[in-house]
Order: sequence, then C-alpha cells, then structure tokens
Amino acid sequence: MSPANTFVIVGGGLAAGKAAEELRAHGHDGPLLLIGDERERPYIRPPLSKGYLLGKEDRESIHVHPEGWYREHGVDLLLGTSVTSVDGQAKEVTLDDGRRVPYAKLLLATGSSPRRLSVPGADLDNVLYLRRVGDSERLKSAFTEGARIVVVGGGWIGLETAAAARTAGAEVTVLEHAELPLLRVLGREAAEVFAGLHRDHGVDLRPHAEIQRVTGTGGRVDGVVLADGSHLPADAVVVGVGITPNVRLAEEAGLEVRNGIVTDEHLRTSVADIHAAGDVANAYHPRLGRHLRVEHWANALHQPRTAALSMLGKDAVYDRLPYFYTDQYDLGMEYTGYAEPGGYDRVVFRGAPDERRFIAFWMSGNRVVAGMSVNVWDVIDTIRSLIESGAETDDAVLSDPAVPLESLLPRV
Ligand SMILES: NC(=O)c1ccc[n+]([C@@H]2O[C@H](COP(=O)([O-])OP(=O)(O)OC[C@H]3O[C@@H](n4cnc5c(N)ncnc54)[C@H](O)[C@@H]3O)[C@@H](O)[C@H]2O)c1
Repeated sequence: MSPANTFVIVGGGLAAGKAAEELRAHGHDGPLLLIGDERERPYIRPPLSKGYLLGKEDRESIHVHPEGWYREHGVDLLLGTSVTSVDGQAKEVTLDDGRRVPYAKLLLATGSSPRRLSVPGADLDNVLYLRRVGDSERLKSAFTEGARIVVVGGGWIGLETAAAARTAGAEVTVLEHAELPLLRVLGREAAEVFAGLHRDHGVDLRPHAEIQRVTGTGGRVDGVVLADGSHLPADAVVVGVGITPNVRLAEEAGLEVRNGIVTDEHLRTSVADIHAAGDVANAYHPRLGRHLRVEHWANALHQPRTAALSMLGKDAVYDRLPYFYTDQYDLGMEYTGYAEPGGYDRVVFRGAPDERRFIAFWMSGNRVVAGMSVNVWDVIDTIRSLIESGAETDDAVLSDPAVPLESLLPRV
C-alpha cells in the first residue's frame, strides 16, 4: 500500500464515519485516514436532543460503528486531532502537531458549529449549547425536577430540548425571535401544531422575544433580561439559534465557499481531488435545480455514498430529497421534500391537525413539493415517491383519507 494512494477524511461526525464505510464498500483498498478533532469516534447527533438526552439510549448505541470496526476495516482513526490547513496544490493536509499528510483524495466533512449568543452574560456557566455528546450530558444534568430552564431559539434544537426538559420536570420558557417557532420552515398552520403541543405540555412559549442579557451570581446563570425589560429567573440557559458551516479550512485553501463549501452534484468541490459532504456541503441538487446545504442527519447519512463513489472515479449523483424527523413528547413527525417560503402556494392537510395526527402536503400548483406526517406512520416513502414522480394531483384527493396515497402515484 503506497501512501500515494491515501484517502483522507477530515471530520469526525456521521458523514465522516459513513464515508469511511462507503469507501471500503466500494473498493478503496489503499490507506484510509479519518481525522477528527473530537476524542469520541464518529457518532450520530439526533439522539443528543432526543433519546440520549432523555436517558432512553446509551452511549454505545449512538456510534456510527462499533469500537473494533475501524481497525477491522483498516481505517486509521486520528481522533482529538485538528487539521490546521489544506494545500490543494501539494495535495497534503497539515495537522495541529505540525505533521503533514499527503492525500490522493480528500473529503471535507467538517460539519457545523452552533451560533453563539452575543449578549452580555452569554459566557456565564450554565449557558449551554448542544452539538456534542458532552453537551447533551451537561443538558441532561441541568434538566431536573423544578429547575428553571430558559431556551433561546424555537427551532428544532430549542423545541426538542424544551420537550426533554419538561419531561424531566423542569419549568421551561422558550424565547423565539419570530412570531411563531418553526414558522419559516413549516408555514403557519403546521407551526401552530408544534406551538400548541408545547403549550399543552406547560411550556411558556414567548414569541417576538429578544434576549438582552444573561444575569448571574458567582459566575453562574440566575436569569435573563428581555428587551421589554422583563426578567426571567433561570438555573440554566439553552441556546439553539442556528448553526454555521465549518468552512475555514476550505476558505483558506481557496475552495469556492458560499453558504458552505460549494460542490457539484457529484460532491466535488472547485479544487481537484477535494470533495465535501454533510452539513458543510452546499451541493448542486439536480432534482431541485439549485444548490442546497442541508443541516440534517439524513443528508450526512446518504451523501457519503455519492462522495465515496466519486472519489473512486465512479459516476454518482446526489439527488435524494431532504428528510428529517422529530420526536417531542408523544408526537413523532417525519418530513421529506423541500418547501422554502415562496416555493409553495398552499398547504393541504389530510387528517386532524388539532388532534396532532395528520399528513400535510406543501403544494406548488398541482404538485406536491414536500410532505410531513405527524403521528401517522409508514407513509413517508410514498410521499417521497409522489414528490419525485412530479405527478399532478388535486387538493380534494390529497385531503381525503379514504384515497390511498399509493393510488396517486403514476402507474409504471
Ligand atoms: N429533528 C431535527 O431534524 C433536528 C434536531 C436538532 C437540530 N437540527 C438541525 O440543527 C441545526 C441547528 O438547530 P437550531 O434549532 O439551533 O437552529 P434553527 O435554525 O432550526 O432554529 C433557530 C431558531 O432560533 C431563532 N432565533 C435565532 N436567534 C434568536 C435569538 N437571538 N433569540 C430568539 N430566537 C432566535 C430562529 O428564529 C429560529 O427559530 C438546524 O439546521 C436544525 O435543522 C435538526
């Protein structure tokens, strides 16, 4: 095995772990090095705000591969190690200990980092973020019976952690900038379902809220002050105000970076032999006809196959529709497709949103562009097929539970 044939993966999350697997599965038999700055071997993040946070899943179960897998598959794991620079001309990466590693092909799966809260007091202890497994453990110990938890941001992190905190018996307030949590992602009617869910579980949901500062005593949080002057006591503050892609290495290496590392549909970057996948990749999506950066688990799970094939010189295109899911209290939801504001003209419901058991279809003309099932199971694959087929349908049929969804698919 010659080092000239070394493939290097930078990143230690799901996309990185999965890429190692796909490279071996599709025939890379040369040296394979995975370099990640976390000390933990690659793990998946969805349980960190769901089952793991709730104590329903153990640490072993969240890993992408069992402990021995990397050795068995000849993957060198360099954990707790940062890549400090990439040289796309010399085709080598430099590590934080000064070592230089040449590569034949490089995959950047550097992920993203939580946006920090930038108000006075935001550096106090117990202002908590959620990205890594240790963060989830810190949240878990803060979520105790009667603890006062203020969550900043009503996105998926905010709402899932709010649900976990309430389930643990904490008093929870969610501060959301917008008029309604998830309004931008889901539109009004579907977003109302999540707001109602949290209110029914005793969460104090505050829309149009602007945090002005975090107050504390002895270095620890004791409250937050809002722009309207109100003061909320708090034992911990959880911040979920979005993430930013980790693009520094790519930028410094001269790769095209625009809302993430820009790639084509093969997940190739603008520099030869460098590929990108996962949260950090702003990849051209041929089905949607635009570049798209997706910050969800399913993307980090599936893009590595395309990246691996393309690193091996085989033809592969990434055109899967985005997919994500959530579990909050007794509500389970799956979503597939892509419906940005302006990209759809109405939402059609099948079932009962007020009972939190329904399917929602985001429509553009007579076509479904995205679908969400709430407490309705085993339909998401059919919804995906319906979107992918581009079949025309109408609202009366979509909203009628007596019409099987399969019957809306074009016959082949
Ligand atoms: N179930 C899932 O699929 C899941 C779960 C967790 C996280 N994620 C992903 O991880 C990423 C990070 O999640 P997130 O929830 O942090 O981001 P997000 O972008 O989903 O939500 C951030 C929310 O915070 C609000 N906000 C921003 N600044 C604020 C402020 N100063 N005060 C009050 N509200 C403010 C925004 O309006 C938005 O509603 C997202 O891409 C998310 O989709 C997905």
